[in-house]
Amino acid sequence: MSSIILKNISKQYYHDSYAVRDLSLEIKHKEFIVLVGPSGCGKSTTLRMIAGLEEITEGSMYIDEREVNSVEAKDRNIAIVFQDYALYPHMNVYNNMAFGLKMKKIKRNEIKDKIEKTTEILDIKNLLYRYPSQLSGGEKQRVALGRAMVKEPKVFLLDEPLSNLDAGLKARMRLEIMELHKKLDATFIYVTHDQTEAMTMADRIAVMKDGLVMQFDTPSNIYNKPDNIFVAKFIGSPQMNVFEVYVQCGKNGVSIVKDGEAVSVNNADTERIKKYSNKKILAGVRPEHIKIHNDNNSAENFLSAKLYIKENLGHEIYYHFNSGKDNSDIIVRTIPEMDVVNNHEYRLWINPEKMHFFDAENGNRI
Ligand SMILES: Nc1ncnc2c1ncn2[C@@H]1O[C@H](COP(=O)(O)OP(=O)(O)OP(=O)(O)O)[C@@H](O)[C@H]1O
Repeated sequence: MSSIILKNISKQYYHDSYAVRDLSLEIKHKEFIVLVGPSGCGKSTTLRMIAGLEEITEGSMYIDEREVNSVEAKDRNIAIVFQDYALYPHMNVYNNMAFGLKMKKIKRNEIKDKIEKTTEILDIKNLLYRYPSQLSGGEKQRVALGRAMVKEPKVFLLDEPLSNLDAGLKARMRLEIMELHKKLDATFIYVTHDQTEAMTMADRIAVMKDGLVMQFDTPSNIYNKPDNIFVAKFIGSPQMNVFEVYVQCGKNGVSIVKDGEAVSVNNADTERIKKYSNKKILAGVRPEHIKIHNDNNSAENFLSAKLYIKENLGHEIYYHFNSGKDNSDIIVRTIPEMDVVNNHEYRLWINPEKMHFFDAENGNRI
């Protein structure tokens, strides 16, 4: 078993600032957890505290219900894979993988067996007698994973392990790490600032900002029910469109009004936004939940907007519109389906079931 509990963990490198603040996470045995967030938000610090490489300033950490605050890194049964692989340059692949086991005084034959089994899983048997300088980025990454695997740890910590690889290799290694997680009886905690990695690999994602966890949830809930405006905008590419709107409650139901144009609200959040009647809130809608129309007569749930640029990705197009007095940006993501011309006015249909609402003061989901 390898459950991990972080209870109100904080880390201060300096007295006047927090790298991590009051962080609490309960991670189950064999879960694949991704910590994601912008640069400097405290992801690596959190990982290093779990590994025992960084002292905890406040709070408690438990691995399998045992408090480990003062347990040394080498006694935690955790392996860490770093972004730069950290292979020993003067040792060949075999010795890189054997080094930690030799330190633990494991018998030669046993080391040989473990390395054989691991290199087979990772398909790197042919590389055993090469030195790190003779390996490609992807091969180095596999060796670094192998070096972690031979230790048979209960917990794998991976700190941006794919960030030095090109796009194609990244996609392949992503699948390999997911396969590896399926095969091994270990908990994985993976740090990245790449939301695609977070969304595709995680059982649960912790989105971080300024040392705080903004939401800890499944990829589906993070995308479809973001807890706050930060998570709403951080996850999703292109990012969610967010507008300042007024709430209008009348005989015909609830609407939000942007620059005089009303969009009726018809989803599970309708009741909750009623208490913001005549007040300003933030309304969010993902680019795939807006449709472009040529029809000028349509009134319900439409905003007027002028197209100013399109980005053609082949299988889909991102259309960038200006709308309203403040020329606010609206991005629409769609498959190529109609001829849409720059500098023309269009009507954009907002799917009333797919809108998100946030408090304008604190950014929390309403
Ligand atoms: N050894 C250190 N001494 C002092 N401050 C540190 C140290 N390591 C990290 N920090 C600070 O702590 C904060 C969190 O850093 P951390 O490396 O955990 O962020 P991160 O989310 O992993 O960033 P990145 O994605 O850029 O690697 C940052 O403000 C950073 O400058």
